[in-house]
Amino acid sequence: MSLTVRARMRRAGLDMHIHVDLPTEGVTAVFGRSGCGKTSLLRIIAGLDRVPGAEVCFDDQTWQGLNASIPLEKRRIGLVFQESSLLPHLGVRDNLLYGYQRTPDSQRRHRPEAIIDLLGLGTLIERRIDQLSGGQRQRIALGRALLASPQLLLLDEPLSALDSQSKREIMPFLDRLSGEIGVPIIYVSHAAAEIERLADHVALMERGRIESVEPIQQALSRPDSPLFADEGPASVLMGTLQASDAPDLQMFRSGALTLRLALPNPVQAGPTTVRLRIGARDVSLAIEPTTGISILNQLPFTIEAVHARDERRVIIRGRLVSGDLLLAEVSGWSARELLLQPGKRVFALVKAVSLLD
Ligand SMILES: Nc1ncnc2c1ncn2[C@@H]1O[C@H](COP(=O)(O)OP(=O)(O)OP(=O)(O)O)[C@@H](O)[C@H]1O
Repeated sequence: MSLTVRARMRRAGLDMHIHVDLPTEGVTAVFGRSGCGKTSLLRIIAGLDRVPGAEVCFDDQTWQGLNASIPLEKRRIGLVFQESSLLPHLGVRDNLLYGYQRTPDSQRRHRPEAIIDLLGLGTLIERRIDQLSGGQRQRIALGRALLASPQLLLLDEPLSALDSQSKREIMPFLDRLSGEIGVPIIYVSHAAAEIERLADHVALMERGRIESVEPIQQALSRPDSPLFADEGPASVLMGTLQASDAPDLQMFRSGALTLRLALPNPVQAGPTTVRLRIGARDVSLAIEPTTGISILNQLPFTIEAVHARDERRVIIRGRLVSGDLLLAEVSGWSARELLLQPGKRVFALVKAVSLLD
């Protein structure tokens, strides 16, 4: 399954040249600097902008071809923008049901109660639109889009107008969307934190072109990734949480890899996949396992690449026993002194992790 887009167009100061196959499983984030053409790409996919000669194919359906184009409503796309326009004269319930009631029975995939539950909207259902916070509005907008039973959801910076508290509140709901609803999502954002948390694949966009489409872990394995511009290089591991013998520790497992976590707030253990973020600055390297040290995790680590970040700092990419990639940031001096080079087996000392929840 994929979403193929081919389009060429000139806009003020931008030469858009798109030729891409985007995955249609899970969340595909489109990441790039302001003005690189992300919204323009979504509008082409949705059919809101008609570009002569463009092609848009979703699985076996041609949405736009050389001779034909089908309109937005027939594409069955759910759209949620930065500030979604709910209908102000309707209450929350009627806004939610707006698309549902216009969807033929045979195409309805979700029950309103299930979506209300999924997005935690139960207590808001009797409210007027002007009685909602920004985060609540975005949840209603997501619910309304889902209840129209889309085959593809396009989210254009849905969190960017929200404060950080509202972002934190809405994130778990977004996380559940693709997993529980099974609808593929194209997620435009220039916030690396959202992408680390939500994306399965990342499409990097630059100056009107898609430069790469990769699984999230691969996108994070390049030390010079544009995703790292704000927070510095980091790795994301995916695994499950388990209880440990020590009451104040939890175990994170990914294949043959186990990490001990001292989380500020314990999270329920279980089979649900969680994401663990490890900043490269929080990883040191040692030639041998070290005793008498407070660090909880010393992980066997095979160096794959060494990348000079600047004159003094070096990013080392290595592979863990689980096959996961991990980045470590060390001084250039240490890299020389310890002869850190591809193929060498060392130990990654992980000083801090955060659970992306
Ligand atoms: N309707 C339009 N007519 C002409 N030019 C436009 C139009 N919409 C956008 N542009 C221009 O096209 C370029 C790409 O805009 P677009 O909104 O797609 O970028 P973006 O990556 O989504 O940016 P941002 O992250 O700031 O939302 C910009 O230079 C913009 O000024």
